[in-house]
Amino acid sequence: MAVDYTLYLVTDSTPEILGDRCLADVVESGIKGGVTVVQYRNKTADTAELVREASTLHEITRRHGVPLIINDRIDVAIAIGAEGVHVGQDDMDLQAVQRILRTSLPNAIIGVSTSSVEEALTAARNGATYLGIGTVFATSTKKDTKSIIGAIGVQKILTELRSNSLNTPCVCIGGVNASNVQQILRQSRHDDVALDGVAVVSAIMAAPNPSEASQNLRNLIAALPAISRTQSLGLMQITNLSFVPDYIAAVVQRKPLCHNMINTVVQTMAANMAIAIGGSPIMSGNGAEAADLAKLGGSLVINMGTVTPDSLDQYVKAISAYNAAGNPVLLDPVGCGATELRKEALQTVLTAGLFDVIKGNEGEIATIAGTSAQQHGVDSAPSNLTLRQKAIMVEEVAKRCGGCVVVMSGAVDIVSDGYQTVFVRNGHEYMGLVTGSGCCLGTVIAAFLAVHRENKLLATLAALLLYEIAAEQATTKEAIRGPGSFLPAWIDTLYQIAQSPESDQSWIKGGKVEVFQHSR
Ligand SMILES: Cc1ncc(COP(=O)(O)OP(=O)(O)O)c(N)n1
Ligand SMILES: Cc1ncsc1CCOP(=O)(O)O
Repeated sequence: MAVDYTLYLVTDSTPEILGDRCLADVVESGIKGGVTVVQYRNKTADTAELVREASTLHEITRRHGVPLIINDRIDVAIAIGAEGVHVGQDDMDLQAVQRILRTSLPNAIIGVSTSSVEEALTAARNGATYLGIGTVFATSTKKDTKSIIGAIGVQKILTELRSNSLNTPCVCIGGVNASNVQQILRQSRHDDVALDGVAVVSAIMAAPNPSEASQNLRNLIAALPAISRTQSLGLMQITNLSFVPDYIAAVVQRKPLCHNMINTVVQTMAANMAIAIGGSPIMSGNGAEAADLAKLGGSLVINMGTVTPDSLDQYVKAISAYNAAGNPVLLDPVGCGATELRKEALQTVLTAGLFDVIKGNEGEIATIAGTSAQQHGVDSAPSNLTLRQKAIMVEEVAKRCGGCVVVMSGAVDIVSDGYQTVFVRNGHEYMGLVTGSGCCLGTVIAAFLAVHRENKLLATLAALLLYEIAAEQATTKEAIRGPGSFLPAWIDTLYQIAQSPESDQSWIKGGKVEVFQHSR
C-alpha cells in the first residue's frame, strides 16, 4: 500500500491535550481536514482499553482510506489488524518486530524513531518502512525526549540516507505546528532531498478545531515553493551568463507585482527602478492588506531602514501572509546592528517567518551572523575581514536561514545559497553616492524572485548583474558629471536593457562573476 506521509497525526489522550473531548471525534475531524496517516499513541491505558480505542479509531480511518499505525504495542496492532506499528529505539528491535508481524500482518508498515545518522542508517538498512526523525524542537507533549536535533539535524540525517541510496520515507516530529512547519520543511531540505511529511500531536489534537488546524497545515505545506534546482544546474550555468537576458525578458513579460514595505527615504526611487526593469510596484506599509496582495503572485520586500514599533507589526503580518501564500519575501535589514532597538526588531523579523533572499551590507550580514561589532548608522564600516572570510560568513548565514539566498553588497558583492557562492565585481563608485541605491537593489531582486521562483540564486544573480552593469554603462553617457546626473541615466539604462535584453546581448559580456572555491 502506497502511503501518503504528508500530514501524520499522532494521537494523545491526556487531559492536557485531549481535554474532555472524544478521541474518535478529534481524529475524524483531523482526517476531514487533511490528515493522511494516524498513529494511535496512548502511554497509560491498559491493554483492554487500548484494543477498544484502537478498533474504534480503525473503523474511522478505514472509512476514510487512511492507514492506522499503533505506537509501541505490536500485540494491539495484530489484535485489531492495523496497517502498521511504530517503535522507538527503546522498544522491541526492528528485526523482532518484523519476525512477529511476518505471519500475522505480513504487509504491515513498520515505522522507527531515529534521532541520529547511525540510527537512521541502521533502521533503513534493516527494512523500516518509514522513519520518524526527531525530536526537532523541544515539546511538552513528550517529556522523555533524548536529543533536540533541529532542522539541521533532520537535514543531516536525510542527506546521509539519500547519499547511501536509502529512499526510506521520512517524517519529522517534535514541536511542529503551523508557525514553523514551512520553516522545518524548508530548512531540512537540501538539493532534491526532502522530508515526505510532518508528524504532529498537539498542533491538531489540542486545536479547538482539529479539522481547520489540519487544513491549515496542509495549505502551508502545499504553499511551499518547489525545491530549488540551483544545485543541479552546476557551476557552469552560473558563470555562463547567457541565462541573464532570458531572465530579464521574463520579468518584463510577466510584470510582477513588487510589494515594498520600504523605508520612507527611497520609496519613489525604488518604485521608479521597479518600473524601469518591468515590475509593477506597490508601496504599501499596511500589513492588513498583505494577505490580499499576496494572492496576486508577486513578491514582498521588507526593508527595515525606517523601522518603528508600528511598522514592525506590519512587517510580521505581511511576512506570514506571503509565506502562507507561498510567495517570495526579501529582507533588507538596513542598519540592523546600529541600535539595540534595531537588533531586537531584527530578531522579531527573523522569527516571523521565512525569507527567500536576505540582502545587506557587511555590517548587516555580520549582525545576522552574530559576529558584528557595533554598526555606525546604516553604512557598512571598513572591514578587517578577507574576501574569503566574508564568503564563508555569507554561506553560513544562508545555511542557517535554510533555503535562503544571501547577498552581501560591497565593492565585491558576495551571493550564496549556502552551497554555491559567487563574487560579482560589477558596479560603479557613484552607486555609493546615491542614497538608497542598496535598498533599490532589494526591490529589483524581489521582482526577479517573483518570476523565477524555481531558482533563487540565478534570479538574484541576474537582477544584480542587470543593476550593476546598467550603473557602469550609465556613467559612460556624455552628460554625466557626478551622482546627481548619474541617477536618471542609471534608470534610463536599466529601462533600455530591460526593454531589449535579448536583441543586444553584448552588455552581459561585461558581467564579472567568479565562483568561490573553498580549496584555494
Ligand atoms: C512518527 C513518530 N516518530 C517518532 C515517534 C516517537 O516514538 P518513540 O521514540 O517510541 O517514543 P514514544 O512515542 O513511544 O513516546 C512516534 N511516536 N511517532
Ligand atoms: C511522540 C514524539 N516523539 C518525539 S517528539 C513527540 C511528541 C510530539 O508532540 P508535538 O507535536 O505536540 O510537539
